[in-house]
Amino acid sequence: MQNFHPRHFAIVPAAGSGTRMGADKPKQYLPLLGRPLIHHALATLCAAPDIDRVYVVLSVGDAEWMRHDWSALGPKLVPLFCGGPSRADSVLAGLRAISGEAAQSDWVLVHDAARPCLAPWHIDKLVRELAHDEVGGLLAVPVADTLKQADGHRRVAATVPRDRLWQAQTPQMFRYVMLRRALESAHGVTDEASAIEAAGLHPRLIEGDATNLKVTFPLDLHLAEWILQNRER
Ligand SMILES: Nc1ccn([C@@H]2O[C@H](COP(=O)(O)OP(=O)(O)OP(=O)(O)O)[C@@H](O)[C@H]2O)c(=O)n1
Ligand SMILES: C[C@](O)(CO)[C@H](O)COP(=O)(O)O
Repeated sequence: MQNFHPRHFAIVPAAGSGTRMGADKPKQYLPLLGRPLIHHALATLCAAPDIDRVYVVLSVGDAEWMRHDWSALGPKLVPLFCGGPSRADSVLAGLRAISGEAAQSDWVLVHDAARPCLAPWHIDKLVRELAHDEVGGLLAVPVADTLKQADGHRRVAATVPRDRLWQAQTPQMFRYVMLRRALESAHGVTDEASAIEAAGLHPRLIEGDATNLKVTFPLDLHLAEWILQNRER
């Protein structure tokens, strides 16, 4: 029976170690405008009227989460201490953990904890534009720079034509059963869309914007701070 009112569940992978950040703690807990970095995306997702639950996937041994008070984010937020060795493992563990809650045709939006500048309009656009899509899709931005492919000596081997090249972001939004089956079958994928592609399907690209950056390196933290401080509300 078709589900005419599917629910929307957010899964936030937050079990990484932040190696490239080189900080003394996992980057999702680094301070950003007076709160842990992870707070910002969680607050946006919990405040989104379309989102029914926000599951944050933490590492099994995460001892930092309990040091913070998340009550202001409301009852939607559910921590899951089931992160895995890779981002895909963490997402799949989160999907498995919510199997009793999610119907097969419910939507799952996977969003990196490391993308703190997620805006309400990013979520609204993704949910609205994919509402009747057979596959699902992801926020992404068209590549703006000319891309060079390096040889083994860090010299230019080729210029990569950038027409039709996009940079993937998150949230990535797929139906629960499709995403779980795709991740259970895929190996070594970097994002949810790659698993869906490996299943022979073609996710839809929903144009986002550069403010939804992933905090990966130290400079990104300063960029994120500027974006959040200067964003039109
Ligand atoms: N085993 C993992 C690895 C990553 N992530 C999450 O996936 C998101 C994007 O990954 P990335 O930016 O690569 O974070 P890290 O893996 O922590 O960074 P690094 O690769 O520099 O170690 C982050 O929110 C991270 O916490 C996760 O839940 N489980
Ligand atoms: C999912 C993602 O954010 C899309 O760009 C990206 O693939 C995450 O990669 P990472 O190496 O786990 O940061």
